[in-house]
Amino acid sequence: MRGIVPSPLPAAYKRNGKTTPGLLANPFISHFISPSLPNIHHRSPPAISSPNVTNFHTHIHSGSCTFRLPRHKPCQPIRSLSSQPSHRPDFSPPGRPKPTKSATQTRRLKSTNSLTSSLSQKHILNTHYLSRSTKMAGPSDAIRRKHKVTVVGSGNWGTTVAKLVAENTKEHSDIFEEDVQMWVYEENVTIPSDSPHHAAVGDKPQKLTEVINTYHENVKYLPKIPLPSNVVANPSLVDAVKDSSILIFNLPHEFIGNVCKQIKGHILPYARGVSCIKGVTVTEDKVELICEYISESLGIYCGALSGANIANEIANELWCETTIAYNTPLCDRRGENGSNGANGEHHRDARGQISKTELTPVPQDYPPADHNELRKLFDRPYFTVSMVSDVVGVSLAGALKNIVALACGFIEGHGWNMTAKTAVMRRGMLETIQFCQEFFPETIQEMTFWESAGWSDMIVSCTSARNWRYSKMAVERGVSLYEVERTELNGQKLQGISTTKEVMSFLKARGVQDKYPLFKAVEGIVDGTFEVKDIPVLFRQ
Ligand SMILES: NC(=O)C1=CN([C@@H]2O[C@H](COP(=O)(O)OP(=O)(O)OC[C@H]3O[C@@H](n4cnc5c(N)ncnc54)[C@H](O)[C@@H]3O)[C@@H](O)[C@H]2O)C=CC1
Ligand SMILES: O=C(CO)COP(=O)(O)O
Repeated sequence: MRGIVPSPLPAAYKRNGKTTPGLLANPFISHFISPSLPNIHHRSPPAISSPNVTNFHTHIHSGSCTFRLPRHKPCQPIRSLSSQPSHRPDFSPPGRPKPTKSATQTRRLKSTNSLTSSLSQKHILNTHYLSRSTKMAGPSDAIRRKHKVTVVGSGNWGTTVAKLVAENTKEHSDIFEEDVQMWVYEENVTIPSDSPHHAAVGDKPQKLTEVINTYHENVKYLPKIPLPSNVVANPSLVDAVKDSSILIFNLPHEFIGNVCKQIKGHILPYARGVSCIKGVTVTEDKVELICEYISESLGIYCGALSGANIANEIANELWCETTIAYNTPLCDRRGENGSNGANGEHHRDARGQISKTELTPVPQDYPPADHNELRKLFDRPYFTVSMVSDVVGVSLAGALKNIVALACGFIEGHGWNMTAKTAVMRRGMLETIQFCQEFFPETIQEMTFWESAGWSDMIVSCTSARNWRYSKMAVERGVSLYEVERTELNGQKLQGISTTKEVMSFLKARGVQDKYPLFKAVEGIVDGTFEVKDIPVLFRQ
């Protein structure tokens, strides 16, 4: 992975007091931020209830690109958020799958001819998987083992996910071992003076793992949130992942390379991964999804979890949605008699190619590792999981929105307001879709941008997440993002800075950076070579 060199910025950060030209003339963006947003339910094929978008145009032009979007149909009224059928073909509903219903779904997907032909083809490809998954049996009598779960990482989001997963392993102790290992990058911490645990040890530095295991609280990265006692903090990475069949990767993306090097050869060959990391890796001139990188470097299958998820809100059990993209490997799909469902076929990777990784199937004496089980592991009353199979869309929407969030922070710090921010969000989403179509055309599914991992995450990240908050602060104070990260974030990381650098170095290597004016502007602002006030000019070009 390429290193990221911190750079000074902020000549460009100064406010200039000018007003913004009206960039927001497009009904597309105003729909997304309008009060009709909660009416968008997108688990069945394109479903938007707002009447003014029923006959939504199918082409959007931006610079040199044309984006195709599906013509939407009005949706059915929602019965229950958690009981909605997914439009995703790889979804196995709770309990034994019902072949008749799935066959209907298959026909419906095949006949969705209002979508673009490439989209239809992808759906048809996936209906193949759907008909396969209809053959799956329920839990086999021969299941004797349970999945052991490890969360690799213990920052703000890592600890929150460990909490919700540990609540579920306790609730589903027939499927999962109750204890959840959480790897902690060990450090000495001082318990804050307003903490009820402070009196016991005073200001004496303590090992973070010991504090977590004694007081069941991550006082540094998730203070004031009680953790279930079955979250076990472990300072040894190798020991934490030992014998775990489900690995949840959740740490700032710049550390994933080193983590994979350390655990390679120390994990179960049939372990399965879920990456909650928002970022990409760039090696030479190749851009890789984090879950792709994990899969290839460890020789396992890894999916991706991403959504409009602010860790502190979820830790406080305030409701939200998330999206998990998991394309259950063929070798893990179980036949009627519990047999391996691969039938000699090879798993395809995130780019639709036959996977270079020779996967070892999850043994039959484990519960399956598929959509059903993953939903049981992650879904909570306050955390609604939507299962999909588009690993590319979920991963890249989660990574690239951090660049857009920086832009929104710059804009607001500069003194512009919501109208300018929504213009930037619209541009950012178009560049995100363009990036996916340009570099991952085989598998990207445009409907993914209607999931929590798509527009919802874009909106929340540009209005209340850390990348937005601290880029705004940097402009207001006239200091660099690195300075703000160092002084204000108490060890937490802003993923947008490194993602901008990585994505731009990849685009430049291919000579296509001018097709991504917003991403380019953000890089220029971070480097101090471009001014916030010039963003509208760049867009006009
Ligand atoms: N915090 C949030 O609200 C959300 C974060 N995410 C994503 O989750 C991922 C993880 O983020 P957070 O848990 O918030 O992390 P964080 O921003 O709290 O990062 C700090 C973590 O990095 C660890 N760390 C520091 N140096 C390290 C090293 N050399 N090697 C390994 N680890 C090291 C620290 O121990 C700590 O656990 C990121 O990709 C982020 O974009 C996704 C959704 C929500
Ligand atoms: O991903 C997030 C919201 O969905 C959190 O983003 P930040 O890292 O900017 O806080």
